[in-house]
Amino acid sequence: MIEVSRGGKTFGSTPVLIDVDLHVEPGAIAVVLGRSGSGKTTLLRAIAGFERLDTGRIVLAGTVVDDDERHLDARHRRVGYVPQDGALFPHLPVEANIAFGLRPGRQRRARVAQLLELTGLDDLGRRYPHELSGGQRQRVALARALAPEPAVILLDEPFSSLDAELRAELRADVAQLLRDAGTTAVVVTHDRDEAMAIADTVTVLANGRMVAAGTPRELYENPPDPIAARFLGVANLLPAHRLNGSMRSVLGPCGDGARTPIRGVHLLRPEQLSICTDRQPDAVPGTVESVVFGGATSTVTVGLDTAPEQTVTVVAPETGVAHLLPGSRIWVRATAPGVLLPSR
Ligand SMILES: Nc1ncnc2c1ncn2[C@@H]1O[C@H](COP(=O)(O)OP(=O)(O)OP(=O)(O)O)[C@@H](O)[C@H]1O
Repeated sequence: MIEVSRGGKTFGSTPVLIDVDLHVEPGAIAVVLGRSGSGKTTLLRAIAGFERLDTGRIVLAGTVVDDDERHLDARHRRVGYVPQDGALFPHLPVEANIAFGLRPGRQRRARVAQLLELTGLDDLGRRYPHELSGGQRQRVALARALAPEPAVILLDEPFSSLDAELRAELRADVAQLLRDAGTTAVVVTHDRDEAMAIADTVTVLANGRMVAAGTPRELYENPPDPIAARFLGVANLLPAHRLNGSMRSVLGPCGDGARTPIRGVHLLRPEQLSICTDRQPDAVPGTVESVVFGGATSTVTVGLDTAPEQTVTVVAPETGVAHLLPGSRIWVRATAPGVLLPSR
């Protein structure tokens, strides 16, 4: 449904998008994840038709909308765009905001009613934007973008202004809404939890370049390199070396040495490590540096004796680590093999 190939864009002398590829299947939710300034909004605006790429091509539903020769106007792309702040019309009530892109008539009223219901705003149609909460305003912005039944919807940091609880609630609702409507969506965010929660596929942008793409699980469990590994979650990255034909780090084996380069990095996620208070086979001694209480689990940072320059992060059930303090002597053990990544 959306195909961006080798997309490039420069503002002044600053390249903002460099050879970016994005492929989104019909009905899928694709998340573009990246830090502030990585080029996410520019990519979204190029797909919407508000920016023209300098190089590369964009195809929407089989039609070339942007390349060296063509640039289809935003109005003719059948794309709904929800900017970061929602951009509601302050002088229009909710109903009129939602109806904005629709032709007048009975069908318009029916469509507005349908969207109010779909977005859980049934009772708020006559309110003005300033009489709504942030979450309600985001729902209206989404309803307005969905109203003309666009083939594609683009959402720029849709939940960034909301508190943590509302954020989690609204993103689940929005993901469900998009799936029910069968709309293809691209959601831009800098929040990896958000990306993991709603994405069918994640594309990671860093400094205008695409550094990884895949399903959230693929990228979390098997990222292409250490940079991508850090983007998708906390990553323990330990130097790995070849020993007796296999690759290993201080925390255990991580790959077949015959088929890999001499140097590599062993990726272990925090939940793939456990803490024991007495010596166990394969466990490595260390000293607790910090314990951060997180409710059901706690996050423990440990300096390993064998690699003093390196700390590892362990997420453990709170009951198992409640007694630990900075300075406690413990052992760390890998409970899963993790993966071997190329070192950079
Ligand atoms: N119209 C413009 N003219 C000049 N520079 C621009 C323009 N639009 C964006 N930029 C620059 O391009 C870079 C990427 O901006 P962009 O808004 O795409 O990033 P982003 O990843 O969406 O960031 P954020 O998460 O902060 O919104 C930034 O350095 C920004 O200053």
